[in-house]
Amino acid sequence: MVVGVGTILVALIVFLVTYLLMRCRKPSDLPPGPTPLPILGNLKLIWGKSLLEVAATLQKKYGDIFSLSIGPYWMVFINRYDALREVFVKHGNTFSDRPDVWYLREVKKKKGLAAGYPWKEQRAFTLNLLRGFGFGTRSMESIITEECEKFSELLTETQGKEFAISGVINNAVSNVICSIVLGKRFSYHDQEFVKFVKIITETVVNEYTPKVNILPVLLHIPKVKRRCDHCIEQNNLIRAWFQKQIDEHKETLKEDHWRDFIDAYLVQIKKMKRESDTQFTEENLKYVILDLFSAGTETTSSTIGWAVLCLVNHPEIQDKIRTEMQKNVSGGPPTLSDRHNLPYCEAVIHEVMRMEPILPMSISHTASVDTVVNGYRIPKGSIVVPNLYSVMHDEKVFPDSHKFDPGRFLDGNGKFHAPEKFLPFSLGKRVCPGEALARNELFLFFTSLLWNFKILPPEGQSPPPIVGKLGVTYGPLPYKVRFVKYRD
Ligand code: HEM
Repeated sequence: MVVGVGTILVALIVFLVTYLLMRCRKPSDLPPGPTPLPILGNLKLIWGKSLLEVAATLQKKYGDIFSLSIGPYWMVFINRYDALREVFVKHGNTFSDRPDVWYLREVKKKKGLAAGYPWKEQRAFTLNLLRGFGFGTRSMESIITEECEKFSELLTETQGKEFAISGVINNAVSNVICSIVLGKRFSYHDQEFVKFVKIITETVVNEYTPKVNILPVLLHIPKVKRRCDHCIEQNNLIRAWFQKQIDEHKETLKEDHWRDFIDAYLVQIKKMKRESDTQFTEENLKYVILDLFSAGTETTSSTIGWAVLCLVNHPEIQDKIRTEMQKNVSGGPPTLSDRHNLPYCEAVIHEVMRMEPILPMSISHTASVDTVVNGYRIPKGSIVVPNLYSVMHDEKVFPDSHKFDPGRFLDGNGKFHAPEKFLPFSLGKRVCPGEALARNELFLFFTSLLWNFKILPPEGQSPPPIVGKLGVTYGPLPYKVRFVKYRD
């Protein structure tokens, strides 16, 4: 029997229409959410809008777990503390992997810590090693303190003139990771280093990454394709730079005396050489280091950027912090051992992280199998979004949540306390492995800045507005302030 072209066409059209109708008919057991349109799904709801606002509106309407159909994916948003705990702690085994999206597949090649599929062993090794290096201990403190001093010297050179700090904070924070990973820091005037930090930052905040991740079809637009190809090339450049550092380390490596993260990893590669399925390879080392730089630079430096912006808008809070330091710290700028004597400082740092969480939608997870949570099925392969912003702005936990009020982190006796439902570093098996380092950096940079300088708006101007932009991270828009020497 000969089947005519017309019949094939009709069959194709019927198939396509059925597929589109099925696609827009959401299975009834999925978490609730707005009805998807054929082809577009729920794209129109989020395109060009503030995802934070859209998520807040949908959460009010559909509850703490809701779903959207975006491109080829179901996106499931998990809001507020109880739902986050249920998904990422109680069902932690099935919700700890990362989704199969463009950036992790094409740029990160599914290697390293954040993107890697055999992530558990890389993560366990890294955490152990960094703890051993002194995550949160004195030797780590001396690395950060040295960087704070260099940073203060740089700010002193500005002689109280208006200054955009975002680039230099990135360099300072990145230098802390350099000391841990490469065993050395770089001058802020070293052009190769400055270029390297710039590339890392640009790669992290590439505006198209989140869009292409959920809508790979955008790669057919030449401008988007060019930008994404550029992102891949930049990553190749960074890895080539890492290879140079690794080769230098190999020449001087002493197996019983490792100097930094690279040394320790190289020794582990040797140890594991005989295991046929070892993931400890030089290739993976480059991706792990890249993760430490990209996850450990922009996050911490933008949080410091937010802190400076909040403080220039609240001179009365700056005064209160200085009064507290004057009363409780002697000698030089505070050290980590002064922390418990500076509850107000701690409260301000926490309020900055709560008001302006740098990863408000955390990093997406996926469901490794179909899993039922609170009576809803979350399908295997869906993009699961931990909405940390909904936790930090939960009116039941943080009343009047859009008001900057450090007092909410102090008890009746003026002692610092952070509620369990405060989650800037997320929770569960993928909780930020750099939390201890980040907390120490924030405390030391923050107190050193306020110990040495008054932060003022540009001469004759009002303070810059507290506004940010959400890309992969949520950082403040570029702004200028003056750092006027407070003491010599
Ligand atoms: C204020 C600073 C920081 C904040 C708010 C922050 C927050 C986060 C969050 C929310 C995640 C996602 C967790 C999840 O997937 O559930 C994450 C992941 C990660 N962070 Fe941080 N982070 C900060 C600083 C750092 C630093 C300094 C380092 C580095 C050494 C670091 C290394 C990482 C890595 C490697 C991951 C991926 C972990 C994985 O996939 O298993 N972070 N961070």
